[in-house]
Amino acid sequence: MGRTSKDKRDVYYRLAKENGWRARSAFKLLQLDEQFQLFQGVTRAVDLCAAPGSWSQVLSQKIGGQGCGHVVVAVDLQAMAPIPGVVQIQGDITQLSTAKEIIQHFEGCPADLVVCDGAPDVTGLHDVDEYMQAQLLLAALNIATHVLKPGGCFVAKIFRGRDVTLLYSQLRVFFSSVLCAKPRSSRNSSIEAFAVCQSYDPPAGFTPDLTRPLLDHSYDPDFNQLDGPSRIIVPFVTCGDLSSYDSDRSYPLDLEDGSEYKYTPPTQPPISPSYQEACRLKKKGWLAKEIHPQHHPISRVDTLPQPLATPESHTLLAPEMEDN
Ligand SMILES: C[S@@+](CC[C@H](N)C(=O)[O-])C[C@H]1O[C@@H](n2cnc3c(N)ncnc32)[C@H](O)[C@@H]1O
Repeated sequence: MGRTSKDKRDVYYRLAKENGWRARSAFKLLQLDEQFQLFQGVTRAVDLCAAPGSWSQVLSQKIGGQGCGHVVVAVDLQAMAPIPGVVQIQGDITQLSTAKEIIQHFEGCPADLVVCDGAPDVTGLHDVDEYMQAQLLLAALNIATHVLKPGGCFVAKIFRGRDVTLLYSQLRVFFSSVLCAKPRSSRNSSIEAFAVCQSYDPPAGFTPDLTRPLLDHSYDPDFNQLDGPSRIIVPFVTCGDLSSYDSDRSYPLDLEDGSEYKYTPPTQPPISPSYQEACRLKKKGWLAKEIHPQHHPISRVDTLPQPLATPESHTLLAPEMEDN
């Protein structure tokens, strides 16, 4: 029995079950931490859009949410089963009352880290979904500006859609470093990534105000065409490949006859192969058909160049990648 890309029970699903995480998303935060050392020196954190709670579990374990002076505040629209050492608030992060309740916990003693894995209910209309996601991120950012200490860190799910540049530029107003990261446990098929914003450093004279939306650029459909300082291009990083929980990539599959088969997914091809690298990948079976030296160097295996428009041109195909 093969494994289809629709099968949600991938290696991270199984590992999450084995390790007692409430959701496979736990690995996204763990892999982001591995790359960016998010938890270093952190004792006070906010987990926005936290249900069912795997990120809160990670925070509680990694930063000792139960220790003296250590605080983890988790917020979601939905109720969550309790987690030791985690204060829970049930509410909508876009609502003033919820934001105020969160802020109360950090008055006089700000947070080191704010994370937000929030996702609105997807409508299937991409523009609407991206807009809703952006609004959630901005609500989270607004709360972060009230609770974060200078130098603090903000990590939020972001949809890499058409107007993502607008969000990056807004985040750069408040943070010295903004990167876009895609943990390996985030499905390849998903548009999601995570904005990792480090060194909170609001503009001089900035006063946080919950009643004002933070996005003060006018909504210009040509925003992505902007030049100069208005156009922010943030580095894109993948993470999680070297993690120990990642190294044994095999997992059991149930066969129709009731027996079990240990399946090891093929490793992903490296990024940025040149023509020679493409030849090597071809030998390994990663490229399905012939390759041609006249092709431009390949920048990413999953965004291969178009074939040449000549009769002898060859098509480069990436094999179906593992959806994990
Ligand atoms: C992908 S889940 C988060 C998973 C979580 N990080 C974990 O590891 O268990 C997204 C969550 O966002 C929450 N959410 C969406 N919009 C929200 C809002 N406006 N306020 C609070 N939570 C929201 C949903 O209720 C949902 O539980």
